[in-house]
Amino acid sequence: MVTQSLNTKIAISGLTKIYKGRSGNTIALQNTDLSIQENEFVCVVGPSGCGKTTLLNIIGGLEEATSGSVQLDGVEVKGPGRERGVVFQQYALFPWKTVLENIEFGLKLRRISKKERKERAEHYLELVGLKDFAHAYPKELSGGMKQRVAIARAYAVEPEVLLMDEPFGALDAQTRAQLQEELLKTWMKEKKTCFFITHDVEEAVILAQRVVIMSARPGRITEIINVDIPYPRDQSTKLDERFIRIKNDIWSKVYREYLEVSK
Ligand SMILES: Nc1ncnc2c1ncn2[C@@H]1O[C@H](COP(=O)(O)OP(=O)(O)OP(=O)(O)O)[C@@H](O)[C@H]1O
Repeated sequence: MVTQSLNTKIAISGLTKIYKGRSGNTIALQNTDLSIQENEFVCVVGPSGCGKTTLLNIIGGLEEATSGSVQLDGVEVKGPGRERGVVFQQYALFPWKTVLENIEFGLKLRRISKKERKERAEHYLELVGLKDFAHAYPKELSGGMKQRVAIARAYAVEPEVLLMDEPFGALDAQTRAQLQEELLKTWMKEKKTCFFITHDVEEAVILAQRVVIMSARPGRITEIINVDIPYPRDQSTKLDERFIRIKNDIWSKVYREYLEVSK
């Protein structure tokens, strides 16, 4: 059981997910408990197949748990909702719509007026540094720019919680570093609750207040590490002794999980 404090945003309790297949059942998550605070930045790391995406999908209401529960502000999650925005590794932009139209689309679905749609889309485009590309089409943008559009689109619906599944996974190291800093700046301004999955331990430590380490057999949380490094953080933070110590500690624990999986 998780104890729910006053500012708990997401309370995950006894969450189990079993996928039934022809060749047997897969336990993707087993009896997982996790409590995420309002405005907190949590990163999740762990070997492939340990249940990270499954956990994110259940929080997002995109998948149902086999047992256990996820509560958002004390209310059971039963499906997707406008208070949660999701960003995936694949940007999934509409190729026939401009950048601005892509961002406005989700707002239109929410019946937001034309004037407000445009204002919000422009505001969030500016926030991710793409103000000058409002009328460009996705094919005219680099991978990093497309991912910025996807982030602006998620922000534009003004969710309270951002769920991000390896959003920078497909990008080169330099673009990735740049987007990490931009995301942090935006988070510090907007203070959303962020749940961010990554394979990159360094990325987890630069972003998160807490890093959740998961193990694959069966999918469960093995440890949660506090990243006791003050914000603002930028690329130079990666050279701090404390950063390196925390990163190495998490990496050795994650590596142990990788070894378990490959046995
Ligand atoms: N729709 C599905 N049907 C059957 N099994 C599934 C399904 N989705 C996920 N699984 C299985 O559940 C387990 C957890 O998968 P999940 O995608 O959550 O892991 P992950 O940690 O996100 O992996 P990765 O890091 O590779 O993205 C894996 O063994 C996977 O094969």
